[in-house]
Amino acid sequence: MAVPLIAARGIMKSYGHVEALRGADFTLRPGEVVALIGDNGAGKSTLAKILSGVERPDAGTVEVDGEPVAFGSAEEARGAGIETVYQDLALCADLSPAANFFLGRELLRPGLLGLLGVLDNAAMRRATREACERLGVRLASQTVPVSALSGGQRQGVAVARAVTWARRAVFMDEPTAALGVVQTQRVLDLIRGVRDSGVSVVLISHNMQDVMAVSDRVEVLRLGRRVARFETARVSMEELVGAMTGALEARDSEGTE
Ligand SMILES: Nc1ncnc2c1ncn2[C@@H]1O[C@H](COP(=O)(O)OP(=O)(O)OP(=O)(O)O)[C@@H](O)[C@H]1O
Repeated sequence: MAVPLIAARGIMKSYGHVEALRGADFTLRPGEVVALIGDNGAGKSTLAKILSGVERPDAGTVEVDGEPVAFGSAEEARGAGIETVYQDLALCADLSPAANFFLGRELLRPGLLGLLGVLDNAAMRRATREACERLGVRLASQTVPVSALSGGQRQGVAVARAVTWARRAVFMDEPTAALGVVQTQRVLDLIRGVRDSGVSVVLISHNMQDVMAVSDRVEVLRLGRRVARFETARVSMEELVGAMTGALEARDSEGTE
């Protein structure tokens, strides 16, 4: 079998007395959409944060392309081509959509005397507008701060930013939570498009319809551990819910690793 893009084993993470992850495993292969599901508090966001460099595990190993990694920051994970859309979006409220989109990657154009160093605001605004419009998100003004946008527009900016920059994998934590029906469909189409371009997607979602519609595989977390893995084409929504709640015996479509 091909070397996984990301393989996490035995991940532990506590916050004070709360054991968020208690030996969690996770696998992501090149070019697939994996839904990471589980009840509230199962540890999904914590695992995504660890795999995208935002948090550090207390114990366990993470490999990318079969090589051990220990991301010290989200920037390091981005350097490895891994982007994230966080549940709390992590946009800078005071900055414009374009400034958020290009944060840390600003486009420059030649300034006076041909020196490089002037922000190319027009190009950044154009690129941001185009990326958002591909998602069906229209921004009336490119100069207002992100705090003035609607929840759906903010989500659109965050999703567009992540998929634009991701080279290997993109983690999406509830990317459709603030979206209406039409925008949700566009995000699901976008996820398929990202996968078809060869970039893997991890979709964290409580919406089982979205999970069934767009994922290739499902990994289920419960109480900080992976308790089941399924191929989406071979599982029912009832089985997924059973695995999340513990009503169903632990099941692993791939056996133990
Ligand atoms: N920064 C933190 N400080 C303290 N406890 C935390 C922190 N982050 C997460 N936790 C706790 O860790 C556990 C797992 O949380 P996590 O957000 O990873 O779960 P989740 O599966 O993403 O849940 P949800 O579906 O509700 O978003 C929860 O009990 C949560 O309260």
